[in-house]
Amino acid sequence: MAKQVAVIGSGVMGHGIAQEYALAGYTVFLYDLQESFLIKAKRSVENSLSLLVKEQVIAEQAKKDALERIVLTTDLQTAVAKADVITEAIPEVIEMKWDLFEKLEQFAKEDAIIASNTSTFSIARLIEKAKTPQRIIITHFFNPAQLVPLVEIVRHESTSDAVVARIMELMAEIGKSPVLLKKDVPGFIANRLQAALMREAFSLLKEGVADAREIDTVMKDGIGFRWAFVGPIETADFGGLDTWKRVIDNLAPELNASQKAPELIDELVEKGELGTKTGSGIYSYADTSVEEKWKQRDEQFIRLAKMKRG
Ligand SMILES: NC(=O)c1ccc[n+]([C@@H]2O[C@H](COP(=O)([O-])OP(=O)(O)OC[C@H]3O[C@@H](n4cnc5c(N)ncnc54)[C@H](O)[C@@H]3O)[C@@H](O)[C@H]2O)c1
Repeated sequence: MAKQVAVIGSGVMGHGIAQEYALAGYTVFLYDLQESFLIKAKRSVENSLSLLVKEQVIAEQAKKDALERIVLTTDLQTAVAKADVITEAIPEVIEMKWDLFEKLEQFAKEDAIIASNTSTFSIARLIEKAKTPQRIIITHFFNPAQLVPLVEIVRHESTSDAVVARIMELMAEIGKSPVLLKKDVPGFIANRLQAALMREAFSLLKEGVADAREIDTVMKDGIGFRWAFVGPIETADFGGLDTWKRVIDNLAPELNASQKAPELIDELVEKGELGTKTGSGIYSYADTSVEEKWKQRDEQFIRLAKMKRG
């Protein structure tokens, strides 16, 4: 099994993916366009590992070892030369991804796997210009990649079965929960489910049924409380399919069916109020720093992960 990997792009997702590989014992070459981005990424990894030590998920030594296994470089050839698996987490711009794949096919070992963390492009689109499509696959991590177990795996018919099997094995080995899709559909599974739910949440907000805080409470203390352990399809079985037939038949005509983003999101984006990263969005984050907010969120995720594992 591969012991050297490369992660291309060290932003929101890349640094978390690098952390997961490093913690699992892999040497990770982390590449970005500028040294300053890489330094910031490594600091984020260090902070995240410190949190895992504080929450007694890993030992101090494991943190030290993982940090030592992450090698920073702004030279793409150096980054991928010996890597068995290369994960790209560069911006969601198709021309950028194509351009990168062309270079990876040129610089990487012949049998290296090229994995994309794309959240919206189909595998068919990603490999449109590839010369070696058999080794390209999607491994879609979730933010924060170092804490959320799920990785959606999307293959193309030209992706080799051996590559799929190796990636499934690798994801499990680094402690992830990989789910292989049978079809290449936009948004894969998780973002489709999430978008359907958000559409209704924003519609309820717009209709004045409840405030944002109440809607979020319904999710966190009700549906979400169950969903960490019981999925929506299991929920239907637990509740009784006869009951759920009536519920869905009665409710479906009432649900929002808009084909675009909620107006409130459009308006806030227009005003530059993008959420935690700008200090205000639907809520205001003026009283807490973004870093503190993210840290609180990560602490909660770590505790949930511990509980799920236990
Ligand atoms: N942010 C999320 O919640 C999330 C979740 C799942 C998947 N994704 C996907 O992951 C990918 C990365 O998203 P992100 O949020 O980490 O983006 P980001 O903007 O935080 O990070 C991208 C990084 O790639 C670097 N980069 C830019 N061009 C590059 C190039 N040509 N070669 C190498 N590096 C380059 C940038 O300097 C930056 O550090 C995207 O495909 C995105 O759709 C994002």
